Amino acid sequence: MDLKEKAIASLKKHASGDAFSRLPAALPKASVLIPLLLRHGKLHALLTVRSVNLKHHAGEVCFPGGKSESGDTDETHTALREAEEEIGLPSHTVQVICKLFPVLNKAGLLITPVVAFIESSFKPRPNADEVSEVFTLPLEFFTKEADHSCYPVPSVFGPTHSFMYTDPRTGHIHQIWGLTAALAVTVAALALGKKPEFELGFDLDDPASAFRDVLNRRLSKL
Ligand SMILES: Nc1ncnc2c1ncn2[C@@H]1O[C@H](COP(=O)(O)O)[C@@H](OP(=O)(O)O)[C@H]1O
Ligand SMILES: CC(=O)SCCNC(=O)CCNC(=O)[C@H](O)C(C)(C)COP(=O)(O)O
Ligand SMILES: [Mg+2]
Repeated sequence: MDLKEKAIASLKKHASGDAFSRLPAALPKASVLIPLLLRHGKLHALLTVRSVNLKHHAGEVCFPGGKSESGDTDETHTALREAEEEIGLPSHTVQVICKLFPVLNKAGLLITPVVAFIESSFKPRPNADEVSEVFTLPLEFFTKEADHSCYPVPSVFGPTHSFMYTDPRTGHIHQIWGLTAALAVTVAALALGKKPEFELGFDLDDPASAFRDVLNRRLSKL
């Protein structure tokens, strides 16, 4: 099997399917698209830098995505619609692999990660109202200790991972932390089938186990 096929097979083992598609409407929902691509024979991931003018998470690095809207048919639709709006990614060129287990953030939003392959030749057209920069980096970066640190305060997603990535193309240094880093380390470990050099803080065979308890507690309060 080649690199891409291996990654797809391994990610699909953790597909959440439609298990969370019929949760109460009272629970606000969002999706993120985790776009993977092949470049120079290696798996890469695409990330965005949020506009400094946004109300939430201004200037932070995150995956394309956003809140669910009433016209969205499911979580994947939300992720693809948002990616098209934010970086001009045409939905019909995207190969969706699977949805992963949804995570609850501090604000109570249920965020579904949707993993997909995009074309290596994709040229982002960032919507300046929401996105100030788009960059890609080797997925392997999220398994290495060199530019990684862990905040002493854990988040609802487990340990708070933080990475400093220097983009060789622009020289810009990007901090990737919190929810975005948690998703990136999870997808990197699963797609590459490789344990990170640092302590992950959760079981790679069952990455969702920690999130499941948090979600069940929240659901029991609705
Ligand atoms: N053209 C625009 N200019 C400024 N803000 C915009 C915008 N389009 C969307 N937004 C805001 O950007 C945030 C992210 O949107 P989305 O969920 O579609 O990704 C939302 O704000 P809030 O985070 O304050 O709700 C949304 O209101
Ligand atoms: C909660 C944290 O971990 S903050 C630390 C670093 N920042 C991040 O990881 C960004 C997390 N936020 C997001 O991905 C988005 O805001 C999201 C929750 C998907 C909602 O999308 P939107 O703001 O509407 O487009
Ligand atoms: Mg958004």
